[in-house]
Amino acid sequence: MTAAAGVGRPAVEIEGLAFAYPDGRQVLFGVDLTVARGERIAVLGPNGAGKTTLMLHLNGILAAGAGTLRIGGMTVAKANMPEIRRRVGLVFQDPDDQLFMPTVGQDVAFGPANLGLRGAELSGRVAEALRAVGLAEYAERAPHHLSLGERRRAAVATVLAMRPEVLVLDEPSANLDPAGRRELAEVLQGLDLTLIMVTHDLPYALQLCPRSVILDQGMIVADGATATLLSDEPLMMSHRLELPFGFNPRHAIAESS
Ligand SMILES: Nc1ncnc2c1ncn2[C@@H]1O[C@H](COP(=O)(O)OP(=O)(O)OP(=O)(O)O)[C@@H](O)[C@H]1O
Repeated sequence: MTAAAGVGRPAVEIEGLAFAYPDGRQVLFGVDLTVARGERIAVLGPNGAGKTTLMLHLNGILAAGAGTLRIGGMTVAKANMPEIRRRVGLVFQDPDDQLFMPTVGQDVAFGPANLGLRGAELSGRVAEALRAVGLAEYAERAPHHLSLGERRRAAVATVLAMRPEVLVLDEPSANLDPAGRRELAEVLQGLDLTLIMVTHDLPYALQLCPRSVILDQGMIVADGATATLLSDEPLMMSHRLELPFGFNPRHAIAESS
């Protein structure tokens, strides 16, 4: 399928995805999930549910044992991998997995330079991505001199520089202090793309994602409005999901609107 033929298709279509690791451990058992363009969705679930494993399929780092994945109508398959990797930007929990050059600017330039961009086009791409994450002045800084919050935003910039259609974040708020958490939320809220976020931070899911799914034991067991899912105590308890003490999702929604 050509890129043009994918116009109007959902951002992500997953059908019957099953996967076992090489040691034989079956982790995903027939996952179906459709994400519309521009949608923001949180993937919730207990430790070991298969959330990261599912995310790693979206840009072909892991290959499905059974089932299909399509990004903007394009099948995630070896033949399409360069375009799939451009369309789907993955931000790992540990920013140091994505920052390995002497300066932040070189890290952000790495992906687009691999696409063949040079000169003003490349520096424009880097400046645009750094601006989007609030790090416009950081191009010459060494990544290891940045705070965790700044490094995580720099990691987001390395992905945004590829102008992806789908941004996938694994535990974006993990270990951030309240200010870093808020600054990252502001960045993510300002982005005009499809966003899929794996998180144990339920208030963050509520703040950023109108829709959530719960993945447990390799299956999607609930799919709906984040506020509705988080307010369903029996559902939450049965999947080891706990809200912070005193946090009321209905009140949080009312206060933010
Ligand atoms: N490379 C691997 N080889 C074998 N098993 C693996 C591998 N990576 C993960 N697993 C197993 O797959 C299962 C799902 O792991 P995964 O990291 O996808 O879960 P998760 O929902 O993201 O968990 P968490 O919330 O703890 O990050 C776990 O039981 C894990 O031990």
